[in-house]
Amino acid sequence: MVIYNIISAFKFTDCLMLITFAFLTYVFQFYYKYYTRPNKLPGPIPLPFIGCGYLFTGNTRQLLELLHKKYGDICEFYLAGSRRILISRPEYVERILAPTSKDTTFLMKFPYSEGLEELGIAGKGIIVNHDIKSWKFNRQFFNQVIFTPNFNNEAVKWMNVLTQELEGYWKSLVNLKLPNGNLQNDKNDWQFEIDISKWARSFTTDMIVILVTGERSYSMASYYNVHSPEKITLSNALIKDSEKFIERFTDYHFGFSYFIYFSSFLRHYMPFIRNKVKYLLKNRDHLFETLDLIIKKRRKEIEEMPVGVELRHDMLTSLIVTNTERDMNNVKIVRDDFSRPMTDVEIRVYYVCHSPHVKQKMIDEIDSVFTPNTSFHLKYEDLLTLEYCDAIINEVGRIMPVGNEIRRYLANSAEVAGYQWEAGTMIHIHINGIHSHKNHWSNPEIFDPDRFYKENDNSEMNDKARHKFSLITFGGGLRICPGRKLAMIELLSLMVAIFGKYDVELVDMNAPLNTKSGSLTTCGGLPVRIRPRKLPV
Ligand code: HEM
Repeated sequence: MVIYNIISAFKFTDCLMLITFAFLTYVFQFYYKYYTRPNKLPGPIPLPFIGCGYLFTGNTRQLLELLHKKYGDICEFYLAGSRRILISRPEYVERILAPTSKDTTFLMKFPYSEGLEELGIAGKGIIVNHDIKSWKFNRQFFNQVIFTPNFNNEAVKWMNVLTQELEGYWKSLVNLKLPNGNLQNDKNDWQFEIDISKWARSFTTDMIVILVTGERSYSMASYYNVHSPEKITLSNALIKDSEKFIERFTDYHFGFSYFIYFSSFLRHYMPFIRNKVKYLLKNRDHLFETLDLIIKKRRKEIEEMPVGVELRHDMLTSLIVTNTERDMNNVKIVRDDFSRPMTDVEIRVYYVCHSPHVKQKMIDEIDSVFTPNTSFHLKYEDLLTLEYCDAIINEVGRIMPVGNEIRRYLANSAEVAGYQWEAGTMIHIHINGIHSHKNHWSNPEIFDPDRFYKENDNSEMNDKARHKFSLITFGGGLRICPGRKLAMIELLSLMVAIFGKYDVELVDMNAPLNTKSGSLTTCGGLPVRIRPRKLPV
């Protein structure tokens, strides 16, 4: 009754005052905390509720570059309610990225979050797993599978199959465009414009799907169908619509920031965000359904296989065989971490096409290993001899890294960059800042693969001379990317398949590289003109 009397005595102006008072208290508390924080670092002043979100235009690479340029090698910013330390200098990450299995201080990437719980991946898989015990277990299985010679051979085998398939689609599309419709008559005299980034994306998707699940997806075929009036029909009971399947993975991957950056309240009640989150959860269910079906089917196949028959070498088969019934959840590493792998062949094409001498040196090396004018067969040992191509891959990874940052969430208090930080501090290692640091790279803005070329005697930047953490394309420490070897196989194979057989030039040499940058930086499209290489007879 008393409460009712108080409430009914409230006027509109009283409510307004109360809200204003609550708001001012919040703002006062917010800035009190901000101005009394330990280890004050330079950085933009945060605003209540949005932190430094006013600087974020949707491009992570740009935001991190801006902060580094304006506030230096170690600075701070506020996003999603947390203080974040941004580090852009190799010396400062030595402790963080040093591999050590005893100290778990720098092993976590993300804290537990109810958002990831809702997404169904908290404490699961590898990439965002906050539970170190479960991460270790999963990562060990992943390493066991991916670092075997069988897995490499399987990767190269599929690279051969898929590069041939890719060429088949290109030739078929050219054939459709030729006036006489017969490629045979114009064997070496055609040219063709394609968006290399779309083909490369479809290619790597088909490659990863087959290596991880042992099932064929037909992303390249679907993309071919978009351009060809004559459609290819493919019957695959599990992955019926490859384009959709890939779209689901992309949405699952990019959508996961909604579950880290927005609170439960915003996710469920804020217009716009609410609908997106609803879609993302539905999308996840569809995706997991397909993947669970694949897992179930493969288990059945293995159980029914006669003793003595050699098993396939895909990741899923290996995980099923090494796991007992009790550990079946670990097989779902495949399900939870599937969306991460992404190579960036098209970015390499862009840089190589802008550098004629690099292009020629690369082609000369490819020709010295794979006889030109033949339908050569890729072999793992041959790929390993391509040192200049390897240098190009490293240099593109330096100048335009796929990942923008490497995160670490301190499990214990620790000293980093000369400051003592409390447990729970969020560290962001700025990959591009480190890769372009003037103390470590001469003319960092210039694309120069010779930095990494072993035969280049003048290079002060070769593997031995440079700082151990001045190149962190694949991260470092115990959480270093386990897919790096596979990524190299893929990138080298594609460079050989494309530049070994075709003359490739950019349609618009003046256009800047079109990139999108979320948690990863990817190419938004790269039109190129290809024609068969004319080789001296
Ligand atoms: C050019 C290609 C690639 C690049 C640049 C790249 C880069 C990275 C980076 C920077 C990290 C974070 C490392 C850290 O926190 O220290 C990472 C983690 C990871 N990558 Fe890759 N990656 C690539 C390809 C792949 C491929 C092909 C696979 C799978 C076969 C893969 C699987 C993973 C996994 C599972 C993790 C999480 C590791 C963990 O948290 O323990 N990546 N990658």
